[in-house]
Amino acid sequence: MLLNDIISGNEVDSVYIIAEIGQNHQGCVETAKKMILEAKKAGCHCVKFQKSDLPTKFTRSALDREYISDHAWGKTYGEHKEYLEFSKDQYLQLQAHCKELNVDFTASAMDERSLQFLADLNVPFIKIGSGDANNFPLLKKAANLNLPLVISTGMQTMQTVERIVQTMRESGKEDYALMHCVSSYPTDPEDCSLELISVLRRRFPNVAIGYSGHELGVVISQAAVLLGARIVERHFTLDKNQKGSDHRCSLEPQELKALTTAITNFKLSSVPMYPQEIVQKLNGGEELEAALQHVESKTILPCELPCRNKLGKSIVAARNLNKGYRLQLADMAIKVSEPSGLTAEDYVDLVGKELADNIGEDEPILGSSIIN
Ligand SMILES: CC(=O)N[C@H](C=O)[C@@H](O)[C@H](O)[C@H](O)COP(=O)(O)O
Ligand SMILES: C=C(OP(=O)(O)O)C(=O)O
Repeated sequence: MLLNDIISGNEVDSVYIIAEIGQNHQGCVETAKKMILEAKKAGCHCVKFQKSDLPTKFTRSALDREYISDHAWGKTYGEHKEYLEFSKDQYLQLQAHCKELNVDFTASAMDERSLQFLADLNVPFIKIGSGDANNFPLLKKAANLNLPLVISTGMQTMQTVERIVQTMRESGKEDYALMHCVSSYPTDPEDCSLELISVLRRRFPNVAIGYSGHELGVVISQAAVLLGARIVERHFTLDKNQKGSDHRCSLEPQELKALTTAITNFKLSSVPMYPQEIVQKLNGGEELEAALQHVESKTILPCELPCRNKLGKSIVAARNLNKGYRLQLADMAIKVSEPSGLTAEDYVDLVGKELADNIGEDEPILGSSIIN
């Protein structure tokens, strides 16, 4: 099945399933190849990786900070990320492997250079992860490529989602999907806020809606499909007990197989089920009921703050800037910064603002850096 059929609405009763290998390959191409094979055997349509150009995605100080964690692959966060990043040659090997196995191959573009890297590889679609859902310059560049987009919405408010849709509309982009997502690893059932899938479907009836889940188990993702999600993405691992931040909330091969089989056996229609019907159909207990409880609106949840603090993007100086200078777009870059600065979505609003202090290249622009 093609993602395009889902996005264009030609396949309202099918679901496109993405195995997010992400960085669960432990920096090893052979492991990644094995994971691709297992994901294919489990019935997935696509395997996904994460592509970053480290100095473009992170500031120098974010890369140089010590990474003290049981999941660290290096002493600094930069060394850790470098260890997990694949080269172009490795990407080409993985792409060829996917072609042989007839499974789609793509990655999330975590910065502008990675976006171009993936476009040059001619992937079938580009994923924009939650960390970049408010990175409007990246979204605009992505919308101007001739490739479908899948945009996750974790760590964002409804207002930001509205702005994403407006940005796509202004760019004349129609072939894109929005993923409901909560960026907490693992996400507790009561934070899964599945009702937001229905909210997004009603608010944006012409946009395909999917679910990128980080909860434990497979029932909540099945419920997401019964609520109308037509793309499902789950982290995938060969063994949940391995070192690495994402393994615990990932699905092992037999769980992924159980999820794809259950989804394939659903008789789906364009009319989604009610939460109570879903609980009955899936024999769900308290956890499923918690995931389906009423949600007032899409907000940044407290459980998402650790991820937002670690991987949310800030506005930083693209070059050394002097006190008294008035900011132009080219003076600013959007990166993961340590410490963080003004949030990525303030980017355009800062044009013309006067600086209260000197700011060095790669340093964050703060509220206090600006004279109002
Ligand atoms: C928001 C976002 O990018 N989240 C990604 C996708 O879900 C994650 O896979 C992170 O890359 C991962 O959790 C980071 O872990 P560490 O910091 O140990 O490399
Ligand atoms: C961060 C990502 O995904 P999500 O926001 O859907 O978890 C990603 O795909 O890299």
